[in-house]
Amino acid sequence: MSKILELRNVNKIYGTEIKNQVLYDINLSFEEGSFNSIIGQSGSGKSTLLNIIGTLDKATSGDVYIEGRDIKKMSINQLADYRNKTIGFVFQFHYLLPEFTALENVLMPYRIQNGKVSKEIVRKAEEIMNLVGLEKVKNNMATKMSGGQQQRTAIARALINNPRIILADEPTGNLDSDSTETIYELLRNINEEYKTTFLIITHDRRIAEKADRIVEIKDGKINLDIKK
Ligand SMILES: Nc1ncnc2c1ncn2[C@@H]1O[C@H](COP(=O)(O)OP(=O)(O)OP(=O)(O)O)[C@@H](O)[C@H]1O
Repeated sequence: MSKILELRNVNKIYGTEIKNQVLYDINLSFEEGSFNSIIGQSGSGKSTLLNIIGTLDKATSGDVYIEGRDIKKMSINQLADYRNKTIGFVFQFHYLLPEFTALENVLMPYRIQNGKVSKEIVRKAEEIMNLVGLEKVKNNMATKMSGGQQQRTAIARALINNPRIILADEPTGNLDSDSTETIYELLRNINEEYKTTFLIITHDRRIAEKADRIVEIKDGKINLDIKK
C-alpha cells in the first residue's frame, strides 16, 4: 500500500498576541485505502488536525503531503480543486441545504465543480443513494428526513465526486446508538468497495476500536497509535 497522506512536524498555534499552541510536531502518515479513527478528549486538537489535512485551516509550521504533493506548493485554484475532487467531508452537523431535496443536496458538490449536471451523474447520485439506503426518500426535502437519513445524505454527498479520502468529524455525534452502528457499517462498506481512505474523529471508543488504526491525540500530541 502507498502513503496517501503524510504530515511532517506539523505545529498549529492560534492567536498572535496570546498564543495557544494546539498541535505539537505531529508526524503521521496514512496508507491508501485504510480506515482510521482519531480519538482524544474535547479540545485535544482533533478537529484542528482534520481541518489542516482538509486544507480548511493552515499549519503554522510543518508540511502536509497529499498523494505525494506538498500542499504549500499548490495554488489557490489547485487547493480548491483538491478539496472538491480528492476529499469528501462529513461533519457532525451535516449542513444540508434545507431548501433542496436530498438528491439535489447530493449533486451539489458536482454542480459546484462542473457547473451543470448530466443524466449520467443523476443516475450515479441515485446509485450512491441506493447504496446508503435512501432510495425511498431521495426526493424529500432535506428538512423532511430523520437525523440518520440526513446524515446518510451527507455521506452520499461526500461520495459524489469519487474522493480518495473521506474526512469525517464526529459523523454520528448527534445520532442514537443504532443509527451510529448503521452509519459506521456503511462507511466501512464504502471503504471496502471503493478503497477510499477514511479518517474519522469519534468520541465513541467502541466505534473507534472497529477501525484498522486508532490514533489518540492528547494535548496536541500523539499519545497512542495502535495499528491492528
Ligand atoms: N479557530 C480557532 N481559533 C482559536 N482557537 C481555536 C480555533 N479552533 C480551535 N481552537 C482551539 O484549539 C483547541 C483544539 O480545538 P479542536 O477543535 O481541534 O479540539 P477537538 O479535539 O476537536 O475538540 P472537540 O472534541 O471538543 O471537538 C481548543 O483549545 C480550541 O479552543
